[in-house]
Amino acid sequence: MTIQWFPGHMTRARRQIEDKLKLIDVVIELLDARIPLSSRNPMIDEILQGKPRMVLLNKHDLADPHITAEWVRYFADKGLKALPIDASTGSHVKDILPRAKELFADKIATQIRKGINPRAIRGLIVGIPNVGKSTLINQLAGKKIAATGDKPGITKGQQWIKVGTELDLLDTPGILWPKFEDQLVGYRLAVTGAIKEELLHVDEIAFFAMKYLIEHYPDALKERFGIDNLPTDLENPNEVLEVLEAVGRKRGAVVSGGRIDLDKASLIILRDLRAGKIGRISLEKPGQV
Ligand SMILES: Nc1nc2c(ncn2[C@@H]2O[C@H](COP(=O)(O)OP(=O)(O)OP(=O)(O)O)[C@@H](O)[C@H]2O)c(=O)[nH]1
Repeated sequence: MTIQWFPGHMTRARRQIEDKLKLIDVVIELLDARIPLSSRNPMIDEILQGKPRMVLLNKHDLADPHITAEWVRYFADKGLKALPIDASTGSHVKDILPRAKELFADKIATQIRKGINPRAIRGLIVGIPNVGKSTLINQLAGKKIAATGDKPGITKGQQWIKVGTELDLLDTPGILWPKFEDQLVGYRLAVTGAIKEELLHVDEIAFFAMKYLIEHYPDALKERFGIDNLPTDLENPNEVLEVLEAVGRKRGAVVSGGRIDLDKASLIILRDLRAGKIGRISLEKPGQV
């Protein structure tokens, strides 16, 4: 469920994450591969206070693979290794454990040298609503899901999920809030479905998406909706609107008198986009933001 964030929510969410941080070794930061920056909490560095972390670019199956590769390089330049994953099918999810072990390689080696059996690494998944946290937890837990129960000294009620013998995950993720203030970020979040449609009107979101598709993915757009010609003057809103209407016409979003039901046409385009039916689409590139 998407929540509308108010300062009170943010403070509570932050406090909850800070409480959980005390229990864990590594933060697994989940971002949406289609909008890695817009789906990132703007205060994340401050909140994590230097805790080791890894970045996962989820919904990789829906994102443009070339652009995701650019994002991986972008994060690498910032000293963060980002792994593209698809939590819904489990693709590349197996790379998470080796990455966690890599982060603790020195510590583990020291423990082994001292004859201590290294304990499982404790991880916490964090991310904004709808980014795929629960899906990833379920995927990691797999069939062999086993909560290890409350451990001494650990906050009551927190359950651990065993991912093999080497990783324990907190069963409830840390919920972060996205940054709404920037209008462009708001639109990108709305297009991916991370924020409620009521916050922005559906035809505004679809208009934004359509303009972006015409500019960046014209061939995929033409093919999906059987459109022959796309406008060249994107600064003219009427031209963009005409494409939206053409989609509505093709898909039967017509009301009496042959008028196009714009809301219906908007929902069609957004549903197709979110389901990956137009193709693998990324909505932001490192150079653009
Ligand atoms: N295509 C695709 N869909 C995904 C992927 N991961 C999650 N989803 C879908 O994204 C939606 C949200 O996933 P959740 O796991 O509920 O997200 P969440 O972050 O736990 O959401 P909140 O409970 O709102 O915080 C669901 O419809 C999932 O099926 C993925 O890798 N690819």
